[in-house]
Amino acid sequence: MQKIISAVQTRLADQFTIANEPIASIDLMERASVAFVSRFIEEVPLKTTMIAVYCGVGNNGGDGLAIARLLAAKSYMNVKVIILQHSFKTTIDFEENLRRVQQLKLPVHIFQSEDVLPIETSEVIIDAILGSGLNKPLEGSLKKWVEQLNQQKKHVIAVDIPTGMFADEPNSADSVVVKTDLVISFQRPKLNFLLPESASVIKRWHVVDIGLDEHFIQSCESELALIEEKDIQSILKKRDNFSHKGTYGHSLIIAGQEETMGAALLTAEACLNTGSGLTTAYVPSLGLVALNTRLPEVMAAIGEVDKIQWEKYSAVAIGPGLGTDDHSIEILKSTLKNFRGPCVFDADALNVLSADSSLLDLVPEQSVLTPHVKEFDRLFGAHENWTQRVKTMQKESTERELIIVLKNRYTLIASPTGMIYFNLTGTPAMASGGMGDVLTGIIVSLLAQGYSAIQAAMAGVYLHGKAGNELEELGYSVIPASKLARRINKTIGKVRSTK
Ligand SMILES: NC(=O)C1=CN([C@@H]2O[C@H](COP(=O)(O)OP(=O)(O)OC[C@H]3O[C@@H](n4cnc5c(N)ncnc54)[C@H](O)[C@@H]3O)[C@@H](O)[C@H]2O)[C@H](O)CC1
Ligand SMILES: [K+]
Repeated sequence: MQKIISAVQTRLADQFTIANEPIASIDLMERASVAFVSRFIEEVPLKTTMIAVYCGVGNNGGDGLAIARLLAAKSYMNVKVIILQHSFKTTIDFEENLRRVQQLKLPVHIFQSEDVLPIETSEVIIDAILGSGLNKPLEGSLKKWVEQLNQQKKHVIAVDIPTGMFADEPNSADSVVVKTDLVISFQRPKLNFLLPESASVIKRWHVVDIGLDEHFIQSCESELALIEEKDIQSILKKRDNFSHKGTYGHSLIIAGQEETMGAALLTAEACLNTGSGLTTAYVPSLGLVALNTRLPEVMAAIGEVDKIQWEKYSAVAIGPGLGTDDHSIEILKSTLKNFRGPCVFDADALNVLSADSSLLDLVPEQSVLTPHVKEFDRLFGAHENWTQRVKTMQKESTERELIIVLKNRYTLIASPTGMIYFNLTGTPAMASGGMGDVLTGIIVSLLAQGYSAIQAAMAGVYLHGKAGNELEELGYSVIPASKLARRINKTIGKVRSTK
């Protein structure tokens, strides 16, 4: 688990590293710049590329100057430096790197406030104007310069963070930020990279290790963390030699209607392939043929709700394609009343819960809720931005003792402990119908196998995304959910075997 830290904590980690490694501040800047350049070279391998490094006068600008010098040393032939003198308060390391650049005789152009920038002729712009030191939205000449850069539609690569973007506070929709193709960021992704509002200014981001003290970072107080593969490896158990189907639980999937039987099939297929010992699907009788034909391993439960033998099941998933009619409400109420084991609430189950908050209050502690953003807002009210949603998740999850999985490009998982975990696996190629049903199937399967609710949510989300990454690598530009439901089996095997 990697802690996500704030801009303030990053500065402290910076100071701690300088004092305790020990390393001179200018050498830490050099190390950061070397790390940036090694990733930059992969992005822009052609040494004849015309590159303009736009620098501010703080340490982000200092990085920019060091990067310009390092690129020249790597035989990039057309590197020039533009300094935007937005202030006369320069940092010591900026000054030192300016001196080093001037010794090299790289072209350096300095612009003062009120100066008009000429049209940029370089193909690539490195944005080192402002970094994590941003203390207010851009205004005045800085704002004007950045607007002008944005109009030129160049290939823009930012150092650490796009100029004008706050790392961890909400950025107002009308603030001006450098629009980037890639951000090469130091040590940790910033919180805002992980929230969807960043999409308008960041196409891709990549983190490079600059050797800040990891022990210090991990000891920072933060309720935000990134899930790593090793966390999932430590959760996943081996299947024992003398184990049998009874060892791995019995999942019940309550899903599907006449027109949405596919949702039930996808959930059941994913559940089966994630290793539930037995899987039963409670579906409408008209779905029987489809179920038996497609998934012979899955059993069916049909008929009256009050005939369900709840005690047979180790875990229940309810909601995919279920509808919100009276019958669905009845099944949901019956589940809340009768089932005592772990439960996943998804899709229409969440819609029914949103419509009746007294039902939401009955959801047992340690249940897993898997809303997408619209379902989340229906459940917990409208939100103006994702920062607010993160706060709401934290509050609802701790107060209700629930695990809330807010599905997104970087899915967030709120634990009743107050922690929010971000998952980085997955790909936009997974943005297709039925993907959520598959996730529900994976999570219920893990619950049935005896994993705790938070373990099942974290492992489920991670493995779901990882299966998507693997399929994308195999050439799928869009991934059908059924493909992923079958792939998950292999993904689990691989993650477990690299223990
Ligand atoms: N974190 C690390 O370990 C390392 C970080 N490096 C780089 O340093 C920057 C942060 O540098 P800092 O000097 O603190 O701030 P900036 O360069 O981002 O900003 C400079 C300066 O500008 C002023 N300012 C802030 N906001 C505005 C504004 N809206 N308008 C005008 N002026 C503004 C303010 O005074 C700032 O102090 C980090 O991102 C990394 O790139 C190191 O090089 C390596 C170690
Ligand atoms: K920057």
